[in-house]
Amino acid sequence: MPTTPAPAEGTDETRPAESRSAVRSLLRLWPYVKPVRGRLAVAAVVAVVASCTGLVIPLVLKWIVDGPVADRSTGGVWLGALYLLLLGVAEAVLFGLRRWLVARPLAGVEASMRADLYRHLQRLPIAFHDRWPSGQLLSRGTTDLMLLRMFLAFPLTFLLVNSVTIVVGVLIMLAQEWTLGLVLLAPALPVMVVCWLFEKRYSRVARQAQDQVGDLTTLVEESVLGIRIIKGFGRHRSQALAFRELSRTLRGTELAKARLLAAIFAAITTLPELAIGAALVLGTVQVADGSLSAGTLVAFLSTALALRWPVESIGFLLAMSQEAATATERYFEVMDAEPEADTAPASGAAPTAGGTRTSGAGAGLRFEGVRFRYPDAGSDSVPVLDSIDLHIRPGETMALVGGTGSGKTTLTALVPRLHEVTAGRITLDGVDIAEMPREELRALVAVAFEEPTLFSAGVGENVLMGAPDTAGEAELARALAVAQADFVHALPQGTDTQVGEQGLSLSGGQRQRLALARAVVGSPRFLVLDDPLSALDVHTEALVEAALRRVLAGTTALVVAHRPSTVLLADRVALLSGGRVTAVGTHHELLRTSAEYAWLMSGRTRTSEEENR
Ligand SMILES: Nc1ncnc2c1ncn2[C@@H]1O[C@H](COP(=O)(O)OP(=O)(O)OP(=O)(O)O)[C@@H](O)[C@H]1O
Repeated sequence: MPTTPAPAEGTDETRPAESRSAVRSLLRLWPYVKPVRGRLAVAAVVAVVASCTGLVIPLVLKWIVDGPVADRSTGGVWLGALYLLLLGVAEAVLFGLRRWLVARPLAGVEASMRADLYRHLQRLPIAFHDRWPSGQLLSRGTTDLMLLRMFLAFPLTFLLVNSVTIVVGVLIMLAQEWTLGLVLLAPALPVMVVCWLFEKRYSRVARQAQDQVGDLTTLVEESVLGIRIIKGFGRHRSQALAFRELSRTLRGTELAKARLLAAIFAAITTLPELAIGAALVLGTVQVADGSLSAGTLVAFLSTALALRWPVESIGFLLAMSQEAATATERYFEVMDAEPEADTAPASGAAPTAGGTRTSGAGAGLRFEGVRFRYPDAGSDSVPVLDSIDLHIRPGETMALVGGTGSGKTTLTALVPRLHEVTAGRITLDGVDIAEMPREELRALVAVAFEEPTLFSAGVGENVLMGAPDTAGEAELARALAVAQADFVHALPQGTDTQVGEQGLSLSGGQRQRLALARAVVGSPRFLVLDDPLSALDVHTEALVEAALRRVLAGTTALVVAHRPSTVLLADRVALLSGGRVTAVGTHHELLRTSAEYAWLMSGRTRTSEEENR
């Protein structure tokens, strides 16, 4: 009985090797924050002024109690009330101004970080994408960046604002009555210890939760993309079970976060409240003794109460900062991954797209002693490809035939440098592809894979991706004709019809023909096709082949083929067996000389005698 696919989980690489301090992590945001530092600084100053405006209110209260109230002056009380109202309005306006100052620049910071992440993801090697689950990348580009924007908008400013407010408030209280001030300061040390303990534990669960969100995103993405398989095999229950399991784990982590938050809230609220209670008792005794004025006690306690919010908020501000530090770590884990190394153009020797073809021994596509091992494989493992020496002459079409898993797809992926050769070299018209800038290489070489990938765009746009920006309707029509993709004209909006996510609204054969059209639309000098006709019926395949033969006349092509009909497109055939080229010749030559080739082309089951040969 088939088992449910295991939920895709982040690899070791997607987990932190060692966590650095939150401040060190957050400091990495500086290059993004630098352009908006002026606005952020002004906003912080505005917030400090707004917050300190609130601290003037207790002083006005003291003036009201010791002045107009003691003197029974109604007019004085009204004047005091007016001052309080003006202070309140000023505080509100200043906080509003702060918000307005930071909103636009921070949205810009988030957008530029997201753009950099996307650009970087495009430049990372295929080997990176093979290793990283897509959900982990998605969650870094969405949830983590949102956490960072929130951190820059609130905790970054308010940790500063609240610290200044607390210091100013404490100074005011010490100036009012220093003994009571010291009573209120007593919990400071235990609160700091609690915060330190909290930060260490919270950073661990915050990281766990964010990684689990990534795993969950991967599972959802896979389920949505694989919905046909899940339904087809009736696996929706087991898939739902896997989802529930992961979300239960995430729920557990979120609850652990909530418990930690509850503990720090309790400590941060209780300790200062106890101190305020003690100060109230002591202050009342002093007022009764006559050693303290009632107004001073009112001012003192109002200041203490005004400081409650700045102190209590420290808990969640620290939590948000910790989450932001984790988000920064996760963001830079991707950004620190080494992008594909480009290579400086070889001095004038590189051929250019559409340029004149050179002749001679080096011309065409040549593999020289090529060995390849996937980057994850150990250096002592057997290479997937070894000692590949193959010369495809200019204008020649070479079919690549081999058993399943023999390395055909891997070999084709080496030509546009989707993977780098481990040893040896590949040359195009005599120039080592490792010395060509990728952009130039990929303008020369067009590819179509067996599994055609289309994007959520119009049919025409999908095809024209394979051509220079100057290509238009004429090139599109020609490519569609070669690929026998005339079905496009019968679609509701013709070539403007949207193909939907991954082109799943089209049939497999239709997608393959569009991918083929994309490969030929730019009239590339070199064409690499990985079994591009496998999903076509024999009649359509014959039509495509007839058209392709005309196109391939001027193109140097390497075509992976499984069927004799596709092989007949080619001038010569190379047989790949166990990662090595074991025979090269025409179709008929190989049929005569190679038992393996004859067997592969026959479609028969191999006899044990042939098996042993
Ligand atoms: N990304 C990868 N990482 C590690 N090994 C891989 C990777 N892709 C393929 N392989 C391995 O490389 C070998 C060759 O695979 P490849 O896809 O090139 O074979 P193929 O000849 O194209 O097979 P098929 O005809 O079935 O498509 C296989 O053993 C496969 O398991």
